[in-house]
Amino acid sequence: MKEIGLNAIITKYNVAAPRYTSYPTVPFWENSSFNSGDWSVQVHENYTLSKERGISIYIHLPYCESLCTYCGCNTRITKNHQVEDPYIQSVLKEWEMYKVILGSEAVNISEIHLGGGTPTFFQPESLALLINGILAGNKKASDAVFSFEAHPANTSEQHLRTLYDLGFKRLSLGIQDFDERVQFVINRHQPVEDVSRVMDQARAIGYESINFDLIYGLPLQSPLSVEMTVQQSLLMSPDRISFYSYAHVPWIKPGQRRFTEQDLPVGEDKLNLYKIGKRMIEEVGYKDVGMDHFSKTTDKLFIASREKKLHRNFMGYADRYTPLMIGLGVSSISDVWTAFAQNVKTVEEYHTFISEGRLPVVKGHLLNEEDVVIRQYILDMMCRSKVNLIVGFQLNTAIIARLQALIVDGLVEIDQYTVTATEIGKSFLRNICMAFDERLQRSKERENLFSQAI
Ligand SMILES: C=Cc1c2[nH]c(c1C)Cc1[nH]c(c(CCC(=O)O)c1C)Cc1[nH]c(c(C)c1CCC(=O)O)Cc1[nH]c(c(C)c1C=C)C2
Ligand SMILES: C[C@H]1O[C@@H](n2cnc3c(N)ncnc32)[C@H](O)[C@@H]1O
Ligand code: MET
Ligand code: SF4
Repeated sequence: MKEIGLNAIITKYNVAAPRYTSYPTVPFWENSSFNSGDWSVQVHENYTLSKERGISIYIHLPYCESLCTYCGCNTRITKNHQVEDPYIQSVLKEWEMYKVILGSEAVNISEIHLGGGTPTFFQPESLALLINGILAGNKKASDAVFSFEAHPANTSEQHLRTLYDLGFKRLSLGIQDFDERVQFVINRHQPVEDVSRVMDQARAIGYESINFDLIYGLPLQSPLSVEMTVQQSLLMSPDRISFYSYAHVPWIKPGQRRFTEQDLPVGEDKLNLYKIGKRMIEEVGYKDVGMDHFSKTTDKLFIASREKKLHRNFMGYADRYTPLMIGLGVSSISDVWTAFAQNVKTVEEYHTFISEGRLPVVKGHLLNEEDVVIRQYILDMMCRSKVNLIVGFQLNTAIIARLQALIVDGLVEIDQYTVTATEIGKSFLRNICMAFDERLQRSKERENLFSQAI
């Protein structure tokens, strides 16, 4: 940090940068050399090698009753609940196709995560049908973790009970912001009382880990409004807090054009909102476990972080590594470590593929040897702020040159065996990972793919 001051660092590094939920990141996958036949082989082979460790299942449930204008997720907005049953039938058929690929034995299921969209858009009975269908004929691992995302506005006590009885012990509530003016521009009307009701019910039922999603950088947010949101959240004492940087990508999400860009806090102002929230969250005892994520010391996410077992996948940080992740439903991503695949993005295409008995994967990437090493490095940097260099794998000179520039700016330290983020560097993990990201660096196309790093 001798060369330039912190403000200059912020300006310099506030460039478009991936969130590194995968490597290679989705825009740099080689889709042209991918097909669903190769994918099936990859799934089968990797499953054969790791089946005793169990598989993770991610199920994308895209429906929401109304659109929050900031939303970056794959959604379908409707108030028509007739869509529930056909969607669940298609997901179960997709799972049957995977079961054929995995083999005839019962599958050991170690994780199920319901994401969205809004899983609680679905009636409790529909969710029970879905989960019972997934589990039928398979084994639930003794230490299985089932979790779901819930919208406080439509999460009933019946949802919480039904899912708990099906084995769900964790949930994540979309909070985002409690300020009325902000809620108005993001089209999300959500009184604190709604959230506190869901919290009380979930605790009474016995949920072990409850996460709050908050966002900084939303339109009209101010230091005061963020302080208020964080304060009200802390009063409800969630076990984890995800404090996300708002990703502004209106070219992908036209809903984000519905508010005035001038109302967005950017650069130093945005970082200041983060600092305010972080300070308040840490003051009451939560620990920073990785980019955007805070955890009570009693929560398994913190324990995984302390034991250096943190993992990162498409949903963010996780407290365990599962070698095989099967994503079901629209836009879901599957990951078998040496290959990724993503499903079609619209509900219509999805139903068409499924009704024709075809796996709905249309994009994907088979990792080469270099990809696998860089993937491990980026994962280590994102999860442990430190990379253990693999002996015998020569970092190419371009990566070294980019790391040198980060040393000069005080973001990393390097020795023969390790690359370590400095305290300041920990706020710029996305930028540090970009130094390793050969596929991004080799490409000319970079703007209009990712949101800004800050
Ligand atoms: C709730 C579920 C999910 C969220 N994101 C994903 C899921 C399943 C999956 C996902 N997220 C991103 C990608 C692109 C690949 C990558 O960069 O590794 C995928 C497949 C990154 C991403 N996430 C958001 C945006 C706008 C982008 C692309 C651009 C960028 O990297 O900035 C928005 C967003 N979605 C989710 C979160 C938590 C989030 C922002 C914090 C949820
Ligand atoms: C799953 C979680 O993803 C977060 N989320 C959704 N869209 C965005 C975005 N554009 N930027 C940052 N976070 C977002 C919300 O906090 C939601 O609860
Ligand atoms: N849709 C829910 C909410 O907004 C869950 C998080 S966003 C995928 O509250
Ligand atoms: S934030 Fe949640 S409820 Fe809002 S549109 Fe996105 S997925 Fe739907």
